[in-house]
Amino acid sequence: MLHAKLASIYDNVLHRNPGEAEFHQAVLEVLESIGPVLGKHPEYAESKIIERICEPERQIIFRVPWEDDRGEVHINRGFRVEFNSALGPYKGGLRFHPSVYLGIVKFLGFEQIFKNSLTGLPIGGGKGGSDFDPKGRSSREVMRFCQSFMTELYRHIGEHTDVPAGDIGVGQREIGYLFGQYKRVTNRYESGVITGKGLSYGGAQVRTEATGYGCAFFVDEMLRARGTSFDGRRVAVSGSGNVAVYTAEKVQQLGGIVVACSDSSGYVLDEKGIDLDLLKQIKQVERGRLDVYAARRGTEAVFVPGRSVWEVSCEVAMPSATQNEISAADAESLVRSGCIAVAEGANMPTTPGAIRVFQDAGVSFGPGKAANAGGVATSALEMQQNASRDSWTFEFSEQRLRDIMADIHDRCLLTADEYGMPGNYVAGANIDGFKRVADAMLSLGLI
Ligand SMILES: NC(=O)C1=CN([C@@H]2O[C@H](COP(=O)(O)OP(=O)(O)OC[C@H]3O[C@@H](n4cnc5c(N)ncnc54)[C@H](O)[C@@H]3O)[C@@H](O)[C@H]2O)C=CC1
Ligand SMILES: O=C(O)CCC(=O)C(=O)O
Repeated sequence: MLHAKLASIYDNVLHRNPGEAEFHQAVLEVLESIGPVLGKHPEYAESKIIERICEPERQIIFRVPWEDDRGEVHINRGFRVEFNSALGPYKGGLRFHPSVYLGIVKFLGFEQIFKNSLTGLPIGGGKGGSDFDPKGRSSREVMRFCQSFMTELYRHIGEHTDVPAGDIGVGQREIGYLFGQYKRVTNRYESGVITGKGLSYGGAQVRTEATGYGCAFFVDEMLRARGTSFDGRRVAVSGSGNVAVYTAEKVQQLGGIVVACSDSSGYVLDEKGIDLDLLKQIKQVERGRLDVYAARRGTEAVFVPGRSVWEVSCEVAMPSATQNEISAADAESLVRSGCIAVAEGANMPTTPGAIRVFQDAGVSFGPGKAANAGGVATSALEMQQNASRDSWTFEFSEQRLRDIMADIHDRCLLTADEYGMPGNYVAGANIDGFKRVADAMLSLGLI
């Protein structure tokens, strides 16, 4: 039930942003948490902080023309939503996927404001991308697309303005092409303009692994808070991209057994634990599908086409693919199978109904803006290293990540306690993330 003032703000968001279902969902989740904050802080309502936070500072939409290997011309649409810069330059990834439209970019940019705030680092919130589908495209086609995309985007970004990174469909290969084109059109070697770079040209140790490792560290803390650990526990991960692979790697290092992962064609069940070298070879080197994993692994693994990985019984579920991938029915089945912890490696993978099922069943539920904040936090560390022309070791960077994740975990719990909702990580993350941004906005005047 929304506080009356928040209900009217939400109605206005629906009215002003028609047809953007994912953005509406992300806004509602935050508004549902922050009611108690308004009672303690009337100054936020007086200055219309919430109305301002729900309105992006700037939205850029542009044409991206490019030519495929056969000489055919294609036109895609590019987006960058610069949502909030109260805490620092806009910061957030670029997503290349055919489902991308303004509502997806706005939901991701909105989430990013609070996530980035939770890291405690000086980064505002933004997100971008395109409806370009990289699947089946050659590297030369991807390069031409990235060059065309950056030929427009470059005028809107900068190390003190807006700093993109990767997301679905944008990994180190794409970041290289994007940075190369930025450097070419601006004639500036401005390393801090984009993060997720390769180590040979200004990238940071652990950025590739950071979102997945960070999510595993977050679950480690959630399990510790329940008086238990990963040791010997069955874990299911969705996806098999950047976040999923490094989630699985760190979970296995922490003693869990990752028995399943997926892609958009189905899932693999491997009771002995996913063979990460084989998975990386197929997904990162060959860019192939998961059925190849089962075929090469032999009798140890089965590939289940066209089904959801959430039918696999597990004690820990780590959704790491895409938004709204866990339905309420999936959540009920996970709870029946003995699931005690869920952490969102992906952004908003759990539907509102599924979150209620988990919370009602006493499952520890870590929302994405807390659990997957390790990626953007390590991007902010990459910016620090670029600014000081320094590079840190893997061990030091991983320890920084671990400390940041433990701190986010503890602040979520402390804030949830303070506002009378013990154990509610969703409320803790939303309130803590919101308050830091709101306080900065109050200090900066009416901007
Ligand atoms: N890369 C990063 O640093 C961060 C990523 N995230 C989020 O993590 C999620 C995954 O991103 P990445 O691993 O970077 O992308 P990726 O492109 O490396 O991997 C995406 C994976 O999700 C799967 N997938 C995509 N759509 C799907 C669908 N409709 N059904 C089933 N599987 C599907 C793909 O097959 C692939 O395995 C996204 O929600 C992203 O926003 C969150 C924080 C940081
Ligand atoms: O590293 C970054 O700047 C962005 C990561 C991201 O897109 C996310 O946290 O969803």
